[in-house]
Formats: sequence, C-alpha cells, structure tokens
Amino acid sequence: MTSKPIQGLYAITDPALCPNDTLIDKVNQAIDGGAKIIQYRDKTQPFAVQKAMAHKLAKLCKQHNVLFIVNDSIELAQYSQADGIHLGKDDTAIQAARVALGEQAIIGISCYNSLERAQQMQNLGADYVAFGRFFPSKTKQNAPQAEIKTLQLAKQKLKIPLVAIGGINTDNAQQLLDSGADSIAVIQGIFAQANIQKSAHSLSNLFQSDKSL
Ligand SMILES: Cc1ncc(COP(=O)(O)OP(=O)(O)O)c(N)n1
Ligand SMILES: Cc1ncsc1CCOP(=O)(O)O
Ligand SMILES: [Mg+2]
Repeated sequence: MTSKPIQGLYAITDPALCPNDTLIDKVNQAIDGGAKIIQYRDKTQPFAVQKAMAHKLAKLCKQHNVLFIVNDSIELAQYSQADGIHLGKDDTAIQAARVALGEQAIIGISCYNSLERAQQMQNLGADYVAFGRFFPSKTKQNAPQAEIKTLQLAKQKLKIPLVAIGGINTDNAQQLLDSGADSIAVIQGIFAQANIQKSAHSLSNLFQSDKSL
C-alpha cells in the first residue's frame, strides 16, 4: 500500500474531453487546481496510444507528487509504473490484480451501491472502494445509482477510504463529503468546464474547508 493518502480531488480523464494533444496540458491544469489523484480512463484508443499517454501522465504525476491510477488494465498499469489500478465488477478480480501488481499497488474497487461488496473487497485487501454514480452522469449514463445513505453506512462500517463518483460538481459535492467521502472522482465537472484549473480549485477547496471545521 502507498504512503500517500487516498484523499481529496480525484480527476479522471476522458478521451473525448482530453484528446491526446491536450491531455497533458489539461491534466496539468487539474493538478494546478488541486487534484491529488489522476486516473487515466480510455476505452477507445489503440493500446499502443494508451501506453504512450499513460507513460506521459505517470511522469507528470510523479513530478507533482500526485497519485497516478490506471483504469481497468493491469498491463497498462505495469507498463506505466502507475501507483495503482481501478477495477469494477467486469474487470480483473482483486486477488489476481494483487498478485500481478504487488503489495505496494493501490487497488481501488467499484462497489456501486453495495455495502456488502465493499465489505467483501475491504476483506480482500482493497485500498479504497468507490460508490456511485450519485448524480446523473453524462459520461456514464447507465451507471448504477447509489444512495447517500450507503455512503453514510460505509463510513460507519469500513476502515478504508471511500471515493464517491458520478455527476459530481461544485453544487452537489459538499453533501458527499458531509456523508463520509474521503475523495470525489470527477470527469465532466473538471474536464468539460471552460476553466479546468478553476473548476478543480473550487472542488479541491471543499476539502480545505472540510478540514478546518
Ligand atoms: C474512482 C472510480 N470509481 C468508479 C469507476 C468505475 O469503474 P467501473 O465500474 O469498472 O467502470 P468503468 O470506469 O471501467 O467504465 C472508476 N473508473 N473510477
Ligand atoms: C466511470 C463512472 N462510474 C460511475 S459514474 C462514472 C462517470 C463519472 O463521470 P462524471 O464525473 O462526468 O459523471
Ligand atoms: Mg472498469
């Protein structure tokens, strides 16, 4: 497990919003705005292109002391020497990912609206669990709906960090933090905005004010 915390703003890339020639610059803006975790998520481009982009992102994240997570692909995580991987129910099982990536790797697991799955994944060594989507998401319209109550119960019952995802923006993020989210994972709310740095800053600021309470 990493010594860096799974906490704060978690920005996820999208190939339509961050085409290759803009990806590094846009992620740089998100980091300047306060993103603490970056996930490379691309289900569309050839693997060779994904490898090249993941390699560049890993370097950028290392320079800024930001965690770099790869979505879905163990091979891509290994190639880019990412800090970790994010896996859902249709992806590689956590046990196989742990064997492939080692004890140091961060393994995050999607749990949708299932506290039971989250407890199971914690027992199997997940480093964080993600719940969502909490709000309508343009990025993943058919993602299963999660309830705020699940997040609140997860906070009471689980020890590992909780990530909230789905349709999160500056207007709705606070209730997720108040309900126990350690991190919020965001695509449109950062990368579809006119000013990426400012949007990331507004979202990451919510963690600052949260701490000072
Ligand atoms: C932080 C975070 N949470 C959830 C997801 C969704 O993962 P998954 O259910 O595997 O769906 P895809 O992203 O692969 O479409 C995520 N990627 N990141
Ligand atoms: C990958 C994923 N899983 C559940 S919702 C979602 C997409 C999140 O993107 P956005 O922040 O644009 O709703
Ligand atoms: Mg997946």
